[in-house]
Amino acid sequence: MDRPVTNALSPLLPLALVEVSYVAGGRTLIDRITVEIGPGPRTIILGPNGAGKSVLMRLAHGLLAPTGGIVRWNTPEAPGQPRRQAMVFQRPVMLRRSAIDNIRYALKLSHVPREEREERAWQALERVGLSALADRPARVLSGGEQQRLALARAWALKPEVLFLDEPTANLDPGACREVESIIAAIHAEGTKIVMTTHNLGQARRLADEVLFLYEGRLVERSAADQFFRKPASVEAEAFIQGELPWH
Ligand SMILES: Nc1ncnc2c1ncn2[C@@H]1O[C@H](COP(=O)(O)OP(=O)(O)OP(=O)(O)O)[C@@H](O)[C@H]1O
Repeated sequence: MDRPVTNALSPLLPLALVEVSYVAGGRTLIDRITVEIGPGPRTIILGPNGAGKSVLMRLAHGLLAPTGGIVRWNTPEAPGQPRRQAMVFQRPVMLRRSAIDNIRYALKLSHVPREEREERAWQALERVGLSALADRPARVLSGGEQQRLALARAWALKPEVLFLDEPTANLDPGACREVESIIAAIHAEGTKIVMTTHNLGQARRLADEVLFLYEGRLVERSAADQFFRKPASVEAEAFIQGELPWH
């Protein structure tokens, strides 16, 4: 079985956020969040629209720099080393190339040796059921196919941690289920999943633990069964009851 590329002596996780804030346009979008994210359980960042889920994930992945506090990985990414963290977005960003070339290119950028790239690219495409579309321009694929391709591209990198920002937000229920089963398979291979959603059904299906975000604050962190059975905060309780806007 393929294992994520992890140096056993210096794993990337845990990731620690210490008093992390993000202020933009005079608004505090993330408000002094302290949390440690370790390997293992699927962590779902849940909360209503505008709670700050995407901003928090971008801060964790390093796409945004916090305006306050610290984001600290157990081992920082080293230049020239294969990437051990990857991110998939709500709307996949595809290069103007074929499906398989999109994966090949990501492997090249991540310094995967040339002789390994072909096998890894084809294997990833196969796993998401897109082998037959390998030579089709990525940008003409359907929304669901593009998202599966984005997952294949991330999967091929064998990341230690995969961030997913509302990966099914624009998909119909069938495509949504396909993406969820791919995420489950990536997790089963040992990659840590950190995913945002505002979809309660999806959180119930995928979460092992929930970070509940509300107005930029981390209001609650609970095991998923506990969260859905008996949330600790009034905000989470209202969200679960459907009293907060979330669609
Ligand atoms: N760079 C920015 N500058 C100013 N405001 C921003 C910036 N990025 C995000 N915001 C605002 O911050 C708030 C949180 O945005 P974010 O995208 O993190 O929410 P979210 O919880 O992911 O919501 P959704 O479920 O709708 O995706 C929103 O009100 C958004 O408009």
